Amino acid sequence: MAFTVAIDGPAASGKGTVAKRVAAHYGLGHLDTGLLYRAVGRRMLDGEDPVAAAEALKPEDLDREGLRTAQVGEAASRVGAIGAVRAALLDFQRAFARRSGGAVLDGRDIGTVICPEAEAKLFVTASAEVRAERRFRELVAAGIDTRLEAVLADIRARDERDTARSDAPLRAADDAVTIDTTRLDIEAAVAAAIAAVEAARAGGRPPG
Ligand SMILES: Nc1ncnc2c1ncn2[C@@H]1O[C@H](COP(=O)(O)OP(=O)(O)O)[C@@H](O)[C@H]1O
Ligand SMILES: Nc1ccn([C@@H]2O[C@H](COP(=O)(O)OP(=O)(O)O)[C@@H](O)[C@H]2O)c(=O)n1
Repeated sequence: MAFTVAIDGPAASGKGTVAKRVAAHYGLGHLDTGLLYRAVGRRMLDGEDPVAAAEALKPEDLDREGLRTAQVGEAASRVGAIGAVRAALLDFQRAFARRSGGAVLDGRDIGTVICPEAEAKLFVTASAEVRAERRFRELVAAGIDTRLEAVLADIRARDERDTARSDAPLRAADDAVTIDTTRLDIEAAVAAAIAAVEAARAGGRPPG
């Protein structure tokens, strides 16, 4: 049966890892919506107007190298606060969510704005310190020279901008299940996510 799983949460909480594993478990497609904002942020850093860049965004832009850096993450957070950018990215995300067979999307506003009708909604979070350590290790493993304090400051700045913006702020949907991964390893977080999806499907409305 086709169903949509909406996964939101702050930076480096593990939502992408959980989303990928949930999608693989159910054989669903997965869209990391942060990549859309990162691709637009990248174009803004190249001097393009962010609204025009969002309107012209093509799927292959998501494969561009260098989208995972802190600089591009910061730019993504800035363009994500522009309502016209969010509006331009809406149709692509909704079309993906409606794919036959179902889909898993992760981001900041999936359960609240993009897919308010999703059958299952998760809010994946963790303390800022633990998130910074995870992101720091990830960046170092990717060969990026950085400091833990800088990564923590970046995460705090993005959390603040993402929760304070007026358009589609980061927050858990009222009907989302929160999974705090501060003390969960990846396997435990994925198991909690699948259990929450199973519970949502079992308690969901009958089709039709
Ligand atoms: N529960 C966890 N415990 C330890 N490390 C994790 C956990 N979840 C994710 N990670 C690691 O933390 C980093 C950020 O995870 P990611 O899924 O990309 O976060 P997000 O999509 O929320 O930014 C990755 O290197 C990932 O392997
Ligand atoms: N659905 C989404 C996804 C990302 N974003 C923005 O894009 C930035 C980068 O998102 P991301 O998910 O790639 O970031 P990480 O959580 O991987 O660090 C976020 O800080 C948000 O400002 C958004 O506004 N809405």
